[in-house]
Amino acid sequence: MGEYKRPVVSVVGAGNVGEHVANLIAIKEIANVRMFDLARQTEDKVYEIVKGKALDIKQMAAAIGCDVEVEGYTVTADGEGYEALAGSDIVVVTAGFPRRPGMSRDDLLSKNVGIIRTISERIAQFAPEAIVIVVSNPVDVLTYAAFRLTGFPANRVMGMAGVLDTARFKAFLSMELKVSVKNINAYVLGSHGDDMVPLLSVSNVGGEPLTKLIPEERLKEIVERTKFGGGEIVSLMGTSAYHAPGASVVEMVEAIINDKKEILPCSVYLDGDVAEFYDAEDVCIGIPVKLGAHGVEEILKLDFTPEEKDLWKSSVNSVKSGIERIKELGLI
Ligand SMILES: NC(=O)c1ccc[n+]([C@@H]2O[C@H](COP(=O)([O-])OP(=O)(O)OC[C@H]3O[C@@H](n4cnc5c(N)ncnc54)[C@H](O)[C@@H]3O)[C@@H](O)[C@H]2O)c1
Ligand SMILES: O=C(O)C[C@H](O)C(=O)O
Repeated sequence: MGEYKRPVVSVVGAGNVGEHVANLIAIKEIANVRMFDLARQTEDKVYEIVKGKALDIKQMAAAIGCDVEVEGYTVTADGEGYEALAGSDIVVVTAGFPRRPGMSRDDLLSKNVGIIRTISERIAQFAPEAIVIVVSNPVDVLTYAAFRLTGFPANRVMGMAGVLDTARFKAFLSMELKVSVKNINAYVLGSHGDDMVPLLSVSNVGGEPLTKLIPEERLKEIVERTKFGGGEIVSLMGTSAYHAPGASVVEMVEAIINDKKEILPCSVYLDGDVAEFYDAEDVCIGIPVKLGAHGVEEILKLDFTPEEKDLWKSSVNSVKSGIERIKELGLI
């Protein structure tokens, strides 16, 4: 019997989001999965939870007839145990603290940037050819940190947020209009925070502009609910969302592994003429990109309305101030 030659997706941080990513990849048979997380120490025992979760997902896959390998690896906070990243096609980073009610995503920055730093170093060491998808918050700033700390080219480092924010917008629009989400074309761009930019000028349902279908005041309410979609769930659950975030990551993973050339909004480093076009130098921020086997294969250049331009500018500035904070702290 030989080895299976399947793509490999590693998931670092097998908490709520990470385990949903692993689970969906297994159910869809997209790739073999390797999961990495810390051990949990109680008074009298050390639990290697990640190994248990990996076994459970492997057995779930067997129950529904899916062929996939799923392995769990216990790592330490100072970066031991990452050798099995070797050979990964994609590394998804979901390690770090989620917010609790009353917190903003930016409140997580100082705690999570140290975690991203260690993981980025290990990715560069053991999986130098991998494509990295950052999920941990604040995602745009941490994607920038991973981009700088891995030293990978910009096409191989991206953050997940726009797919999730757009899914939330589509969900609320379909609830409002009683129409299939498949008929809704919409984008939510910019930073993954209060300054995100729902792009109403190009959003439509079956070709009809949203602005014609929904009265202005009501559309504003839906946009506001989308912007605070993450916070709505945090206040209901006491921790942040994971089903929709997990599925949004897997949409990106699938586009890359299957070389789909799919256009999805992702947080990416804007360089050269694209940075100039969007007036956004030296940041990672959400913009529609073409995802394929090489990662980010193209960044679209969209024309914004003057109103969208203002929103975009605030979005860029809020990511920039996060980047300044970690630079001042000497963390990147
Ligand atoms: N970008 C997005 O749209 C989006 C969506 C949802 C969640 N998030 C973010 O993703 C992160 C994870 O969220 P969650 O709900 O899965 O949290 P969680 O607490 O359930 O899981 C986080 C996991 O990371 C692990 N971890 C912590 N430090 C680590 C380290 N040094 N090395 C390896 N593993 C480590 C923890 O043990 C835990 O299992 C949070 O920062 C959250 O804000 C982002
Ligand atoms: O809201 C959060 O803190 C998690 C995530 O960014 C989300 O939007 O669900």
